[in-house]
Amino acid sequence: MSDHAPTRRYRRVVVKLSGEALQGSAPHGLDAATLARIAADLANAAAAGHEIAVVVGGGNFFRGIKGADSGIERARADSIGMLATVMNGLALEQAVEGQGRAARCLSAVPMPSVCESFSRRAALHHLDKGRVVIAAGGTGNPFFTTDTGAVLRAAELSADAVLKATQVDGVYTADPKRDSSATRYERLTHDEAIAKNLAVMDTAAFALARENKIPIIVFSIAEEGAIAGALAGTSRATLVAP
Ligand SMILES: Nc1ncnc2c1ncn2[C@@H]1O[C@H](COP(=O)(O)OP(=O)(O)OP(=O)(O)O)[C@@H](O)[C@H]1O
Ligand SMILES: O=c1ccn([C@@H]2O[C@H](COP(=O)(O)O)[C@@H](O)[C@H]2O)c(=O)[nH]1
Repeated sequence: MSDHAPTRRYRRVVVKLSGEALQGSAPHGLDAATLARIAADLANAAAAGHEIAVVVGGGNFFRGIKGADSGIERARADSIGMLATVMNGLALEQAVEGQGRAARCLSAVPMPSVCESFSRRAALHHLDKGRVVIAAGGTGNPFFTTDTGAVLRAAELSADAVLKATQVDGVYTADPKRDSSATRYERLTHDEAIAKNLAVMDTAAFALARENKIPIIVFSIAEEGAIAGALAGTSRATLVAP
C-alpha cells in the first residue's frame, strides 16, 4: 500500500474529472467507450458505499483562455467553457445511468429546461439517496476553473477528499508531458504545491484546499478501476495534504 493510503475511509469525495479524459484517443469531444469505462468506475465506487460527487472539466470542447486568445472577450469565452462542462455533465449523467446507477447533473449555470440547478441542499439530498451527483458549470463564474470548482464543492459538501482524475499519475516536479526528466512526488503539502508553482492544478484551487484542509489525490484515470484504486490507496498517485 502506498504512502497515500487513507488512514480512514474516504466516505464522501469529489472526483474532479478532466474533460480531456473523456475524449479518449479522439482529437476532441466524447468517446463512448471511455465514457462508459469511467461511468462504470463511478457507479462501482457508489455501489461500494462511497458518496460520489463529480466535477467535470470542459477541455475536450473549449477552454476560455484559448477563446480569449482568439479574440472572444474573456468572460464570454469562459461562459462558453462552462457550457462545455455542462455538455460533459449531461453525457456523464447518461453514462452513469447506463451502468444502472442513478445520477443527477446539477448545473452552476441555471438552465432549468436541461437539468437541475446546483445547490448545496440538492446535492446533499441526492448523495444521501446514493445518486452520483455531477456538478457541472464549474463555479458558475468566469475567471475560474473546474479545479477550483471541485475544491469549492468539496468544501461546501464537507467531502473527505478531492480525487483529481487526470492524464498523469501524480504531481511531478514539472509537467511530465513536456519534461521527461520530471520526477513524481509521493506526497507534498498544499504550501509546497503553491510555492513550487506545480501547474497540475491552479493556485486558487490549491489555496482553497489549503484553507479548508482538504486532501487532494492526483491520479491517472487511464485504466479501468482507477477510482477504486485511488479510494483504496493502492494506485500510483500523489497525495497533497497538510
Ligand atoms: N507539475 C505537474 N505535475 C503533473 N502534471 C502537470 C504538472 N504541471 C502541469 N501538468 C499538467 O496538468 C495536467 C492536469 O490538468 P488536467 O488535464 O486535469 O486539465 P484540467 O484543465 O483540469 O481539465 P480539462 O482537461 O477539462 O481542461 C496534466 O495532464 C499535466 O500534463
Ligand atoms: O468556474 C469555472 C469553471 C470553468 N470555467 C470555464 O470553463 C472552461 C473549462 O473548464 P476547465 O477547468 O478548463 O476544464 C474553463 O477554461 C473556463 O473557460 C469558468 O469560466 N468558470
